[in-house]
Amino acid sequence: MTKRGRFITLEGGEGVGKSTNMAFVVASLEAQGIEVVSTREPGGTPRAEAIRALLLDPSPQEPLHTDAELLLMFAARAQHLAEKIVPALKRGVWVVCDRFTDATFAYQGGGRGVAVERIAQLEAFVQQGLAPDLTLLLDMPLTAAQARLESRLSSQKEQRDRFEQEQGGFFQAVRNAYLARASAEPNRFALINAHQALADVQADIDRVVASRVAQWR
Ligand SMILES: Nc1ncnc2c1ncn2[C@@H]1O[C@H](COP(=O)(O)OP(=O)(O)O)[C@@H](O)[C@H]1O
Ligand SMILES: Cc1cn([C@H]2C[C@H](O)[C@@H](COP(=O)(O)OP(=O)(O)O)O2)c(=O)[nH]c1=O
Repeated sequence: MTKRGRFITLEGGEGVGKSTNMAFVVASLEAQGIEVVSTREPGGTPRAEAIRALLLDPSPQEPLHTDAELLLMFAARAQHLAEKIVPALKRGVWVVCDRFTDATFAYQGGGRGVAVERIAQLEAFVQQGLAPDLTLLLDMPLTAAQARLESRLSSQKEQRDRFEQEQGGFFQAVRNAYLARASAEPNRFALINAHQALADVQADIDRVVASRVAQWR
């Protein structure tokens, strides 16, 4: 694939501020005259969003097998890549995505205990070498992120999804797996301290994105 646009992903645990800062990243790129597609995983296209609904459904009637969860994540990703991400990048449009395959390594790998090699095989099969150019990892202590999530859930009267119903040990393993990936690939990842006032988080994000944009242009 001849890729002309840039691919930026936002990652981190629940409640660290990914959705809030996605909007900020997209607005700041657009202000520089860059055409951007903003999207999310699992989901991003109608069929991939249907797979998302299966993945997040907390219905207690039938547990979702770990292998089925892993394959559904990659099924949604294959659809999303084919229908939205790859066509945009080929046109020269930049893609900003709320979570991508690092989330699979963190949640299915760290959280569920799936072997890294198995995830890496599916990554190679589905992505054919495509990877983000920059990944902003928003990181903060679990207790503080949980408090933010609680207030969002209660103010918007949302029900907890299947992942949000997991216990503390799961989220600690997710966080550790993300941090391990960031230290293994320091050029792609930017580690952002999300446990600051929003203005300070955004100043840090702005610095990272501005320096990458200058490097790429
Ligand atoms: N830096 C911050 N300081 C305080 N609250 C924040 C900050 N960033 C986000 N929030 C709030 O925390 C909650 C979770 O943020 P959200 O962007 O939905 O996180 P995520 O998408 O990572 O789950 C929201 O209510 C949001 O307004
Ligand atoms: C993309 C992806 C998401 N997930 C999980 C993480 C989230 O709990 C859930 C839905 O993602 P998301 O809506 O981004 O979560 P939130 O905004 O609550 O932080 O899907 C995986 O387990 N593996 C993956 O590959």
